[in-house]
Amino acid sequence: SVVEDAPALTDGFQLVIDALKLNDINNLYVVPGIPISDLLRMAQAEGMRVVSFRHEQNAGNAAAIAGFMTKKPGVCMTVSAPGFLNGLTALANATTNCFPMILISGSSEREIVDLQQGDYEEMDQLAIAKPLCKAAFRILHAQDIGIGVARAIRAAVSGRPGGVYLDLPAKLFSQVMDAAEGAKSLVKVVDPTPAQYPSADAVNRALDLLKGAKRPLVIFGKGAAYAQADETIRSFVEKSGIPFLQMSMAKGLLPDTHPQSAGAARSLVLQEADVVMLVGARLNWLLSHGKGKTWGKPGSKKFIQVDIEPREMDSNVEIHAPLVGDIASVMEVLLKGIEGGLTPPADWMATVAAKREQNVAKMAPKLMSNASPMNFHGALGALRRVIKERPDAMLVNEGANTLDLARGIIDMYEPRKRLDVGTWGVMGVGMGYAVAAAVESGKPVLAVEGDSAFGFSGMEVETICRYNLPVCIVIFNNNGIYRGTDVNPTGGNDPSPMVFVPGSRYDKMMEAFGGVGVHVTNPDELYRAVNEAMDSGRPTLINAVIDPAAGTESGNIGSLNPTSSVRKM
Ligand SMILES: Cc1ncc(Cn2c(C)c(CCOP(=O)(O)OP(=O)(O)O)sc2=O)c(N)n1
Ligand SMILES: [Mg+2]
Repeated sequence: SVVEDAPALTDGFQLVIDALKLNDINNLYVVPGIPISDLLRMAQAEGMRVVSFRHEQNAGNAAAIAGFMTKKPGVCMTVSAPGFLNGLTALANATTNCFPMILISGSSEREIVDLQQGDYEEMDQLAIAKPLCKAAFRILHAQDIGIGVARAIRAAVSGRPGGVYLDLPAKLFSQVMDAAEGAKSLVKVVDPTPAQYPSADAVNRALDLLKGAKRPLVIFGKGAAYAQADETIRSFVEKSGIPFLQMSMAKGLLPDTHPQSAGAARSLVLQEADVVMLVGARLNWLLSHGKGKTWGKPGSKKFIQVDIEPREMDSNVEIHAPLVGDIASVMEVLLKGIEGGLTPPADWMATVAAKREQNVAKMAPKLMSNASPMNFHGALGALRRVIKERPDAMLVNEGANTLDLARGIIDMYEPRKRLDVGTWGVMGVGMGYAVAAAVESGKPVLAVEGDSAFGFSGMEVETICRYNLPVCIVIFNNNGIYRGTDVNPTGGNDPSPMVFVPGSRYDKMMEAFGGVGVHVTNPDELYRAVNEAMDSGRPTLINAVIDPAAGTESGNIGSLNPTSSVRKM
């Protein structure tokens, strides 16, 4: 009959799904709506995991951290204009943090947008996205979907990873084409992240510096964690005997309790080291730009820097031995280069170890505090024990005091387990990261949240319940931003802009959606409640009451706050 002879057809909807699946992308982090609702239904019908959020920023953050965890681009899908704009913060944050992610947004028709004739959700999204991400593309024809998706994937993961925007006008989805032609138009991306070895000269330059060093130090950034070259990195550290620092999201690359860890002796090693090797760590504000009092006498350091991005070299200070290449390849060559001969002076190792032990001992009693309401140290001492006993759990962390103190107190034991605010120090990543951590790892997730930080993405507790994810949220409820003691200087009715409703019960929010809510006022209760949550795998929110006076303004970075010289606040 006529139907049997007609050539099989495909369409834009199907080609987008086929192109993603062909490239082993199976999870989508989304907020549905015009023009992508049917696309999402079809994707789910084709076996893709479609995780639907309450706000696009959280879907985007989930996609970004999925990229960091898997080295495949995390994919976020949104509707046009407002949905696209809500995804942009996550896209920009992914680019800043070098996480591979693709924001795919439906958009309005070119012919109407370009004449500014007032289309539904009219916006020139591609132009707006371009400055905020690593690459941006728009696809107008169904036969270009294969190459367009391939370009977005390669751009997201190749070289220094980052965020990519892919603009799909609504009419593209319903475009029909011959199915055989459509299949031929699809592209499976070949080798988007080839090994990039450094030159022999660069390796020798670096090895000479390391061999001549009296007080060497290695600093691992989250780029080193992202590389998934864990064994090579561990062998290099242990064969070289060099003390190491791990930036926040690199913690656990080697256990924080490793005998060569200098985490608890950070100030000493930054001051005293004479050769510093940066591996996937940028000399940005988090490392005081490599200069100033943090780094001891000016000019007292020689820097080696390992980075896939050549332009990172000399960004802040002179790099004496740049090593341009992918971290796995560079560390493989350096490991070979130190065979049979690189042991830093024993007195340097002893100095670092002594300082570390001294600081650990000084901190220990604070972590035993049983005060109620709790202070940060007592509460974090309980969570430190949980992670020590459950090293494979994922840890999400945001806030100010809640972030800064947790970073130093909760030791990590495995790579890519600590997911936090990263380079920007952005609030609001918590719930998106927690959802993706659970979806991508299948492991229990402990999200340690300041009460303000939680507020940016808190509606996703419904998402966590809807998918019944093993997420345990601990809210450090100190009734405010940094603490809960600020008052309105006028004595007027409005409270200070820095405080929240006193005695609030966030645990009731989780109960509202069928999750488990717990209210705790001391570290033992907190320890028990978290263990119960992790054993049950049930979505749980623990409202941990923290003394409102316990915090400090802006946690550890108060010095960044401008203050008035004419008016004391
Ligand atoms: C998107 C966004 N908005 C605002 C801020 C400013 N900010 C804000 C609002 C923080 C919240 C601190 O309060 P918290 O309750 O989360 O933590 P602590 O009370 O434990 O300090 S930390 C911080 O830098 C930010 N970093 N990111
Ligand atoms: Mg707070």
